[in-house]
Amino acid sequence: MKAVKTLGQFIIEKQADFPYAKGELSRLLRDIGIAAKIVNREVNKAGLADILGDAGTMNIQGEGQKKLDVYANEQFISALKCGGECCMVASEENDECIHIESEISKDAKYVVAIDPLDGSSNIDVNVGIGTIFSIYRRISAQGKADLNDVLQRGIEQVAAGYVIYGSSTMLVYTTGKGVNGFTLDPSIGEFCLSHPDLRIPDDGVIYSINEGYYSHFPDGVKKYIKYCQVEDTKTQRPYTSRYIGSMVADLHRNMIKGGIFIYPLTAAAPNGKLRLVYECNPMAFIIEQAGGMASNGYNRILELEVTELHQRTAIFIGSKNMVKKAEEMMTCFSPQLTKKNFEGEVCLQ
Ligand SMILES: O=P(O)(O)OC[C@H]1O[C@](O)(COP(=O)(O)O)[C@@H](O)[C@@H]1O
Ligand SMILES: [Mg+2]
Ligand SMILES: [Mg+2]
Repeated sequence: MKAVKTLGQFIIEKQADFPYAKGELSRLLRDIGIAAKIVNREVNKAGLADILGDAGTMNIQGEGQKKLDVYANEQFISALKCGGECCMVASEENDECIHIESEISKDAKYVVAIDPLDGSSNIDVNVGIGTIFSIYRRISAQGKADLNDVLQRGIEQVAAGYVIYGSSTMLVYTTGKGVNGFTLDPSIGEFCLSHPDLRIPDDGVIYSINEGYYSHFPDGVKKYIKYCQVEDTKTQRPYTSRYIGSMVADLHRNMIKGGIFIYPLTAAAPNGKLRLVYECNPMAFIIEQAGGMASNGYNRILELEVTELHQRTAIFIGSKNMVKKAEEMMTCFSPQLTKKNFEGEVCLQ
C-alpha cells in the first residue's frame, strides 16, 4: 500500500533543507493551506451557498468583484492574521497593502501577495478557478512593514504557489527547491503529496491565448500564433489551442502536458492585463522551478522592476523551447514594444 504524505508532514520534513529556519515559513504555508481548504469547501457547494454572482463592488482595477472574490480574500487574509507569521498582505482585491499589527504578528518576517480567486469569469459557470500566492521576506527595519517589502523583484521570492479548484483540488508550491503538488483528499480533509518534483516538459503542443483579441495583438504574437498553426510533422505542428480563461488552470494543464500560455500587450490593454506582483511573479517562480521559462516577450519576468502594487505586464510562460520561440518572434516582429509605441502600431491581419 502506498504511504500517504500530507502537506503538513511534507513541510516539516522539508524544513531540514533550511537548518537555520525556525519554522515560520512552514507555519505560513500551513496557514495558506488551511484557508485554501475553507475556500474549497465553499467553491464545491457554490450553487447552494448563495456565493455565486456579483458582489456589487469594484476593485481598484475597475473590475467588478464576484462574491467568491470577496469571500476568498477575507478567508486568506483572516488565516494570515491568525497565523502570526505574516506582517503585511497585498491582494488583488485591496487598493493598499493590509498591515497586520496584532501582538502575535509584530515580529513576523514575511509579507504575502495574493490573488485570492483567479479566473473570476469562470466562477459562475463551474469551470476551474484558482488562488495564487507569493511570499517575500520583509526588507524594512522593525516597525510597520512598508510597500517596498512587496515591491521586490520576483527573484527575491522565498516561496510561491497556487491552488487549483478543478476536477480535484490541488495545492502546488515551491520554496526554490523544485515544485511539489498535493491533491486534497476530501475524505480526510488533507492535501496529500500526489505530484512530487513536478517538471514541465521542455516542448509541448498546446498554446493558450485568447484568440478573440487577435486583431489587437502585436505583430510578434500574430506571427507566433501562425507559427503554431502551420503544419510541420517534425515539430508536431499544428499545435492544439486550449484556453480556459483562468491563468491557474491554463498553466496547470500546460505544466503537466507541456505548452505555452500567453497574455500579451493588446491594443485594448497596452500595459498587459495580468498583474506582476500576485499573478505573474509567483507563476514565473513556479514554472522556472519546474524547468520552464517566463518572459514578458523580451526579458525574464522574475527580473522586472516592480514599481507599483497592481502593476501589469505581458507574459509568455511555459515550456522552455516554446517560450524561446515566442521571444524570437517578438524580437523580430515587435522589437521592444512598449505602451507608447504599441498604441501607434499598425497590426498585421
Ligand atoms: O478574459 P481574458 O481577457 O482572456 O482574461 C483571462 C485572464 O484573466 C484572469 O481571469 C485574471 O485573473 P482574475 O480573475 O484574478 O482577475 C486570468 O486568470 C485569466 O488568464
Ligand atoms: Mg488572477
Ligand atoms: Mg483574482
